[in-house]
Amino acid sequence: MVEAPEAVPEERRWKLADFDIGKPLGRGKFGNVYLAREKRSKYVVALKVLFKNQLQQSQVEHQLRREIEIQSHLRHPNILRLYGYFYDQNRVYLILEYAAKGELYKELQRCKVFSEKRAATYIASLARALMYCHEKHVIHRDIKPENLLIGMKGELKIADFGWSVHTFNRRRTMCGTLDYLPPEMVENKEHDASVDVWSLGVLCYEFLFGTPPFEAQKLSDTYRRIVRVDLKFPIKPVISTAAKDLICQLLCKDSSQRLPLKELLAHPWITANADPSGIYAGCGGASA
Ligand SMILES: Nc1ncnc2c1ncn2[C@@H]1O[C@H](COP(=O)(O)OP(=O)(O)OP(=O)(O)O)[C@@H](O)[C@H]1O
Repeated sequence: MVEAPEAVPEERRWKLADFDIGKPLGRGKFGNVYLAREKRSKYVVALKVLFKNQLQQSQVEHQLRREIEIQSHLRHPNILRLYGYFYDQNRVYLILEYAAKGELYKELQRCKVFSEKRAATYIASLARALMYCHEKHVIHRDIKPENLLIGMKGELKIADFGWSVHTFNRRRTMCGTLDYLPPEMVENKEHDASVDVWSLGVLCYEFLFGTPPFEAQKLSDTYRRIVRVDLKFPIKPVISTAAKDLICQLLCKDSSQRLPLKELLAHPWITANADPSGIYAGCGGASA
């Protein structure tokens, strides 16, 4: 359906008039996202509208270019497709896959915690998507609930590649929200694809206990807790030993000791709990 603009001849480049615009889906830092339908194919997409002056003011144009370059080349059921982009004088438009069930962040807020089955299904989907990214030498570096969307069938979709890098570009700059960053990134050291493995550990903990493991009132305390890997498991909710074992194997200070994603998929907690379809069907219902 929607082809990447650079693959399309000039006269067929996308423009706003190619789309019927529907309801707003949400508001972002640099603009709004709308439900939209490509007129010819009737294909439903999410159209993200970004204001150029806001992008310039925040000096994030290069970051957006990188996001477009990386995301448009990735094809995986658990990675939100970026079909293409176009722009006019004041705005940049991203043509995105529509994630019908919205933000994972909101689901987690609604449910407080996820069941072990649901958490394991999501973690396995993310591990598969990240394995795919890492094979293509892409590190996401910003895996957190706010950057995850849920598709029509309840499948998880990684969105927002704004902080991702090609490994040959890797830099030591610190980025992202502190809570999900590994020790080597908060300490501004060299890092590699294993930073994404760490954030899966943080996410798994948050899915099961409702808060990220190193959360603290003050930023400096979160920093200290991450660097020391000050990991504590609350007594409630009661979580299986296997889940805690997996979290401990992901949240290792020494990045070379973190469980490889392939081995994560074979971990007893994952094999016992994750739905092989990668779909958590209960989404939207009363239970977690
Ligand atoms: N592809 C999509 N399908 C469905 N809803 C979406 C989609 N993309 C965004 N949304 C909704 O629109 C909201 C705003 O998205 P957007 O990515 O602009 O915000 P953001 O999280 O602040 O990102 P950024 O940090 O890039 O500004 C999201 O929180 C989500 O509810």
